[in-house]
Amino acid sequence: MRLLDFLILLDLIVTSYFLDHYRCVKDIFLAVYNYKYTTSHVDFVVLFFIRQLVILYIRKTVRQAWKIQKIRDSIWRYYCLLFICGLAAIVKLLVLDFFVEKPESALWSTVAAVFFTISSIFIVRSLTSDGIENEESGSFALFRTIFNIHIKHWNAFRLPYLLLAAECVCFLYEPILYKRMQSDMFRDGPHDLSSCVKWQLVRLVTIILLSTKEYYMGLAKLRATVDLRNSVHENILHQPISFFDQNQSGELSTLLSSNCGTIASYTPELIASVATDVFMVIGDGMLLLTCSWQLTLTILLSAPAISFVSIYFGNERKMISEETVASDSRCSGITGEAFSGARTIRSMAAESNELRRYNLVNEEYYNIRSKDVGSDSSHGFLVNFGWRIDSLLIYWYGHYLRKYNRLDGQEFHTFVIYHFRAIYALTRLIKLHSEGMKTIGKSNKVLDLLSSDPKSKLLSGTEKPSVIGGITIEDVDFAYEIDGKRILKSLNLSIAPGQTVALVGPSGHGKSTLVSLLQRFYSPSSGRILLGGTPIENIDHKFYHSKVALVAQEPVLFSGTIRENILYGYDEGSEEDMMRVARMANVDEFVSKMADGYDTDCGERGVRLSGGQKQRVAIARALVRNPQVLILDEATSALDVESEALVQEALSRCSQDMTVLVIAHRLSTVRNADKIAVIENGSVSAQGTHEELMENSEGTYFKLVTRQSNVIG
Ligand SMILES: Nc1ncnc2c1ncn2[C@@H]1O[C@H](COP(=O)(O)OP(=O)(O)OP(=O)(O)O)[C@@H](O)[C@H]1O
Repeated sequence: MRLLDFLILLDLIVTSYFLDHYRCVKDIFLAVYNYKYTTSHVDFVVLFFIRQLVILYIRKTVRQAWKIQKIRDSIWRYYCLLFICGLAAIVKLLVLDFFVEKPESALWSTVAAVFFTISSIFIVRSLTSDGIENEESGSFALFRTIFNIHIKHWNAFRLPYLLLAAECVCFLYEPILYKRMQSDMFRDGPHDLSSCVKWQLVRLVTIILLSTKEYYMGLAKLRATVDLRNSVHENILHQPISFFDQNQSGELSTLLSSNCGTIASYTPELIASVATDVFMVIGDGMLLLTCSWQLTLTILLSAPAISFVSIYFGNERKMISEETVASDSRCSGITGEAFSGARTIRSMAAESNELRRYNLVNEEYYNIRSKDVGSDSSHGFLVNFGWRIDSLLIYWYGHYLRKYNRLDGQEFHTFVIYHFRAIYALTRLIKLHSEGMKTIGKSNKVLDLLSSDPKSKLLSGTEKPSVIGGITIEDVDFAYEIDGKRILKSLNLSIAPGQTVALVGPSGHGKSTLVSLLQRFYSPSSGRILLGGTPIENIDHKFYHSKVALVAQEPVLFSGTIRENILYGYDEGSEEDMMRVARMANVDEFVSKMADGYDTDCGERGVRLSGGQKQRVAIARALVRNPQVLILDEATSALDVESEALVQEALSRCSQDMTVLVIAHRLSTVRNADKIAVIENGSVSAQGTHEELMENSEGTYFKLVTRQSNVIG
């Protein structure tokens, strides 16, 4: 607040200092008494009082907490009032220039009034912005992050920026040459052609620089986009699995395909635009000032209004842009789901259902985008309208200046030409804010992703224990982030090395969840899981997954050959390794009948293979790393009786030295397990061998076995 008092005092001193006509109070009273708008300086004092009253009023009002919101809601009124004060000072200067012979003091009074008006706007903003800063500093932080991303690609942008700098010099130089050429051409007597040639040569060089810059800038932007995509892709792949529970794959693909490009291109476009436009405005502004400083000032009458309009629309476009990204993602999510589930849709003749679902989100997309289109065209209209008013003022005022011989015809002509160039550059500069806010809206999610560091968490484990095999689960509690419902409750289980343990129990009671925890897809909310005595989160990520392999209920194969799928993620695997496990998992049995053998393409998600074939490839893929723990989550459920027998036989052959954890609904397949654990309501309700558990006729296991025997029988 001390700074604020200082500014008020400074405003008072400066305002009264420039009123050198009215040094004493008596003179001011006289001036008020004899007030005449065209000659009096008293208006500057009035403007001082208006801006200081606004500040004092807001300062007093914001002390009453309940009134702050009221002030914030009508803040634009105060901004407008202050803004009109600034404009009034400029108009006053132009009027005094017309009616008073030497208005030097008016010139300085105007400069002071404009300066203090702008300061007042910032003061009002800071007085009323408690609590709002977070959002604004959030936007600023995002701008900074976008800029930092750009800096990483500095090498690629060096050359285009160099060309840009040269182009800017031309922009500065060109109006000077134009002025020289013009005075040469309009002079009576012989004309010197050299100034005209120089002017055109500079224009030519500008065009060459511009095209070369565009080429190298385009390449650099592409490089930055591709690098950013790689980083975001890497970041997504390392996210915890709960992230994938909460984000649809289509949405994530949109982030990569569209938003990365927007972010990577924003800073270079901003720099290029600011540089060229600022230099153009400076170059043209200097020329305009030499033609007529009075007319140049009239540009300032519209520029602030247009800037206000742009700030308003910028904020609106940021919100719309965020909504657009969300809506776009919903569309991608639905199409992604529909395309990957095309078979299900066809089998249920649910095409119209899918169309309806998509139409709905697409319609929502239309509504959001139409707001954007509306906002864009209103913004464009208001900006152009502002400039047309400005042009009107220039012609009207220029006419008076000409009429009273205060402006040369040739100067007026030059002014009009360069005025167009200047407003073109100013319009682009003014639009930068709204474009920036739009980018921020689009970038939020990508930047959030980049600011997280999932990789270091995933790779935080470093241990590579020599003793593997046994698994101990101690008092494990777990809830999924998405709904926070406790799924596992104080679950305890120990599996000795080389043992085969089966998890059985009613559906939805947490068997697969436990497997997910063993796969480190999620971390327990409390409790520990140990592998050979080492907490699993301390074990090196790659090492852990080479020792603990999973064959899931619905295995996912990737597009590529069968060979590539078996050796997936195991770069050091050889042809022998591949053949060994292919034989173990009975993959060889069907591949040998295929024309392309192991080079047969599996198709996207393995669609070209049967369920049983896919399952056997998945088993081979799990075995290729020689794991010591094998987790089979309903691994043979999709197989026909013959394949199941083949796979079961293969599994029992290769799992002899392994610890095996198997989830099976068909209880007949786990009869011979060393231990059967019954999972009920998220904990182990009973455990033992088949025979031991069957002794308790009231137990869940007994009931499950009896029910299944009845169904089969
Ligand atoms: N990714 C997830 N996000 C939120 N909740 C989940 C998720 N996966 C499973 N659940 C919930 O956790 C509970 C246990 O599911 P889980 O798949 O572990 O049961 P299960 O015993 O393996 O069942 P089934 O034998 O039918 O496969 C269920 O209520 C399920 O709705």
